[in-house]
Amino acid sequence: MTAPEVSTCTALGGVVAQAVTRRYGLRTALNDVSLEIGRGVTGLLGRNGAGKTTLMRCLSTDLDPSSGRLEILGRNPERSGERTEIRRRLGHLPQNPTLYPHFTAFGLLDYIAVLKELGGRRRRHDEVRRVLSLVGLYDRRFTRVRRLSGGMKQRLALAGALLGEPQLLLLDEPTIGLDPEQRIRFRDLVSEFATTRTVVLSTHQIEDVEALCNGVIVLDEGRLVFTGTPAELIGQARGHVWALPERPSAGTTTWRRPDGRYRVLTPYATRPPEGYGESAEPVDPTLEDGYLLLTGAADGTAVSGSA
Ligand SMILES: Nc1ncnc2c1ncn2[C@@H]1O[C@H](COP(=O)(O)OP(=O)(O)OP(=O)(O)O)[C@@H](O)[C@H]1O
Repeated sequence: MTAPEVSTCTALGGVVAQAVTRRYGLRTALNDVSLEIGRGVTGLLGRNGAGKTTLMRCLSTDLDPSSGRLEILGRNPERSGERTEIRRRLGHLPQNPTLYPHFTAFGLLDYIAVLKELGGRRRRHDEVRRVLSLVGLYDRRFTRVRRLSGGMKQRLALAGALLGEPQLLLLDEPTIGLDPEQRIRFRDLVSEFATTRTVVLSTHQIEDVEALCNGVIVLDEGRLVFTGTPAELIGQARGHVWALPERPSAGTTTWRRPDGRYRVLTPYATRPPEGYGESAEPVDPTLEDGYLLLTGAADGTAVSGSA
């Protein structure tokens, strides 16, 4: 992938990264990452330790890159005045949000709203009620945080990120602990939000990416290995997925299907594992297949990505 030009197009709500590297001591968590993220929902995928949270923290201006350049919402986060402007316009749901347990749900959000400088008391309270309703916690507004369930706490943290209608919303594993009903509600909320703004969604839940994202970024060991649409990522696995009558010695068996056939990913070529010929049935790939092939998780060998 060629490095995108830093341009004023990000003023509309996007992000540009140019050769961004971030080290923690000797460990390189992000390695020469160049990408462009525009309006809509972009899914950020990668194995544990791939660098997703590090990238999210750089985009939230919580962490400075060791080298390279970022442009966020048309501003340069290296300049303190512009960094403040970016912070005013972004909502960040971090991986492990801190929620003070003795606050009520309302009180905590009001506290965050004060820190976000969301106007006078009345406007602030209206905004707190709005986001509580959005995440389905309005009825729990006077419940203390410590008495909320894990999924409710996660929704409360999401409400905090939504305060003030940010132009850029960074969500690090937002659906952890949500029940199916709440996950659907989350998808509805984020997809509506993203019609006019930018959302970056870091997740291990590939179904959420399939359901929501118009763009996908895959990181592997700190490097960008894919950027494109979900359909393009699925396309990476076309011809690599087969159903076989028995478990083969080559390829990666994803699972034994209810019909007794083995669903197999073949990273090395778009043909069935040797010896199966006619008995191999081609299977339509999923986003997960594309992701597994790209990151080398299937048979330990990566196919070439489009990054
Ligand atoms: N504060 C830190 N100090 C030292 N090393 C760190 C720190 N934070 C992250 N790392 C290392 O940087 C690499 C990338 O970590 P990061 O948390 O960005 O990955 P991730 O893709 O978000 O992983 P996960 O899916 O497990 O949340 C890992 O090797 C991790 O051990």
